Amino acid sequence: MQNELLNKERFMQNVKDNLKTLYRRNMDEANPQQIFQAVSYTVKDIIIDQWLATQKAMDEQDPKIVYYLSMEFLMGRALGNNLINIQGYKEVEEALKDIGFDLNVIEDEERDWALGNGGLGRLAACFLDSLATLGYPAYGCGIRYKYGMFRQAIINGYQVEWPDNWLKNGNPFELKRAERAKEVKFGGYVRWENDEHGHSKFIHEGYQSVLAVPYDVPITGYGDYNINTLRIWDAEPMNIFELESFDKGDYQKAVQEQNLAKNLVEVLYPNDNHYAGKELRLKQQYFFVSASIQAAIEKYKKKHDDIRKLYEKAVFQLNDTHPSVTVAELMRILIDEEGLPWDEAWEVTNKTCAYTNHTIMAEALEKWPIELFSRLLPRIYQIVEEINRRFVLEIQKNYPGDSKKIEKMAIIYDGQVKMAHLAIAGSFSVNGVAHLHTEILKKKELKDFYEMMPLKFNNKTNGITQRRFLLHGNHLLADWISDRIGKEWITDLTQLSKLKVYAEDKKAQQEFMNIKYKNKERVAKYILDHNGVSVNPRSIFDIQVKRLHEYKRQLLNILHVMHLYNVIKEHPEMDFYPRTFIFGAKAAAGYRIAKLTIKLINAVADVINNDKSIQNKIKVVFIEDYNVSNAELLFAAADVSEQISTASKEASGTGNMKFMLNGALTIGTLDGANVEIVEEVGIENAFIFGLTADEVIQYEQNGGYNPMDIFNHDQDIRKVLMQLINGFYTPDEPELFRDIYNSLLNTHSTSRADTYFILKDFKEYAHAQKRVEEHYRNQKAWAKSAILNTACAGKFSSDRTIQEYVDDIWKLKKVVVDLDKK
Ligand SMILES: Cc1ncc(COP(=O)(O)O)c(C=O)c1O
Repeated sequence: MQNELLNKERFMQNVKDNLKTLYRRNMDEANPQQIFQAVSYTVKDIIIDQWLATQKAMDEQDPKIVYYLSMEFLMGRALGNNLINIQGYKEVEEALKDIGFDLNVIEDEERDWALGNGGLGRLAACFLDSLATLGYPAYGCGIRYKYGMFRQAIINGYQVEWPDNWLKNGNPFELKRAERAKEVKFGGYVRWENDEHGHSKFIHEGYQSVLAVPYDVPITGYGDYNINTLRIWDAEPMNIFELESFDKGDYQKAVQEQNLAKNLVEVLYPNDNHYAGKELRLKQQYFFVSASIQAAIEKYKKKHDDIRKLYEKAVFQLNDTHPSVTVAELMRILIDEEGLPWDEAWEVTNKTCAYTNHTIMAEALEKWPIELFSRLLPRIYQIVEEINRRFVLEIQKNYPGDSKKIEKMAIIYDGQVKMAHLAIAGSFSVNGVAHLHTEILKKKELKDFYEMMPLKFNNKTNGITQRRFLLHGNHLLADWISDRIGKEWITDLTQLSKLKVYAEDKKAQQEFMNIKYKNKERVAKYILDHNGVSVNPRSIFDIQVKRLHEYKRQLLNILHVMHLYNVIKEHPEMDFYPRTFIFGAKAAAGYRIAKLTIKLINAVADVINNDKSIQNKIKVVFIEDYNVSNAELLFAAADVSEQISTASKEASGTGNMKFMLNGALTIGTLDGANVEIVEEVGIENAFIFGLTADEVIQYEQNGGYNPMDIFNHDQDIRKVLMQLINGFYTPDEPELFRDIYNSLLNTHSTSRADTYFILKDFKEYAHAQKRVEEHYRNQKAWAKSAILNTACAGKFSSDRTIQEYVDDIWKLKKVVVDLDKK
């Protein structure tokens, strides 16, 4: 134990004291939730000292700070992760065991902090972990949604959304910082008047205000750790006390402001890779951006007079376009409040903002109608107009007479404000999130911007934290690795390459497969408890867990399962290695075809799991409410990782890396970071199939392909497709899956058929799955590949990603914390 407060007796004494103060209970009277709270407060007490020390060191060393601005932080649970990072997990586990409590059960009392949709939000969480571990000064800036990502229930095979009241029992780790509250203004109008020097001054009037109130959460790094801060903003009304005393007009305004504050942070929009264009969403964006930028500038000004040098002490990283209004908000503060002339303000802004692009999916691009944008943010809109005017002049200078360029690149065009264009124009760095993705940005999606300003563009392949997704999620494998190569991998994942020598070692292979087996047993129990389905841990665990999206092609997976079922029914004598197909996915609440796909998976599961004649050769399981916590269990238990997106569509993926780290073999397309995974582990240790990104792009440019050719010529596919519309899986509702059938063959619609090339890739996918089976039958060959997957995952640590951001974009220095100075 590193920290004296982690001394077993002392720790438990503090837990007991906390139980008394919080609940007036003794240990033997407390329930697991109360123990969870008391343990968490005890851990927070330990962390607080280091947190103070880190803040103090930051104050003294006055380093440059990265502000990671993100609408989403998909943190998962805090207690277990904090214990891991302060290196007290095993000690606390033992201490609790001594008094009859299981730490796993206590951990289960914590609700996930699901302030995000999927990959993008989880990336932000991994980055915070790495920043703290590496000792770089950082703030995560986001929103304290009252309701996070919805809880998914499966009722009669359908997804039902339940509110995620994650704060119901309170959050033991957060600190309200009322003294740091900031005013954020919406609506109204702008006029200007001349000041005493004859300069025009903008006056914003008739607006509604809310008070942004920050809650700070400690982010523990691993080991001799720094503690950084995640600052999430809550909204409160400005004038809460004075309702009665207002005259009629003001009363109305006060009520409106109360409602605004209440609605603003009520709920996270549950769309992944899809822009819904809701006014409240733009309000949320401006709300947390304005509060965060105000706070950053306030911090800077405490120590520095010259606002023109802000970029020496602050960098704002925009996690996708969601916070790109930062560019205009910073300009507003620099011009209207700090009095800088436009050119100087623009230079500061351009040296302080950096933008990460996360997708090329057209439906994810944020574009706001001018009417909405200017009504909600009148002064910000004026500034965006001027940024646009000057940017268009620059385009004209570079491409005289080429109006097409303006059409494609302007920030305001066709009645819309294009947020990606604003982010690119206002940032000094634009990065993609995997090599292939960045290349597609440069060659296709953002080609014009790249050609005009090539130096801005760079790649930062995503990463994941090994602390949560191996050390915490897979204790058995973590211990096995540490026994062989020491513990350095925990903070230097490239050390895993030392495991390569064990790939052909019989004993190591057996141990590795035994660990996998135990993790599969753990998931089998989870499935029995949650789904009431019994699965065989000796079967191949083939897992696809991620958001449900057509481009991610869960449909390809389930159509293939339907095909396998047909084959087994037709050839009962056939030798087939038992397989458990596990799915987990939330669909956006309004995404009809995605929700129907969930129903299809469950309908297929119902039929197959209850067909005794196939002797359990296939089981299909849909994990309800896929989230970070059950993800940790699933990654540890996977034999096969399904990464089968239509090539070119998945920017990076991070689930793919988590599976690899835990020794699963990838079946996948050459998309996103899969390309780099295969580069690291070798194509012989993965199962790659399907169209390449170039081929997909070619087809798209030529108007697609004709899936009817495949339907007409391929009997297996035809049979599966007919089962979608002949009631094979839902005899009471034979037409239920007609829309899925139509999306593939498009017999009634004018849009392109099989947009995601599912039928085009089907045969190759089926063939790759055969190769999976053959490989698995040779347990030694499989074990070798599995060990190599873990051994070659070193590149995919978010520690590496963060170091690259630091070296190439942020230029930060580490903060050295002296713990005696707290
Ligand atoms: C809960 C959750 N959702 C979504 C994702 C992203 O998955 P993918 O990269 O496969 O889209 C992850 C990644 O770990 C996750 O834990």
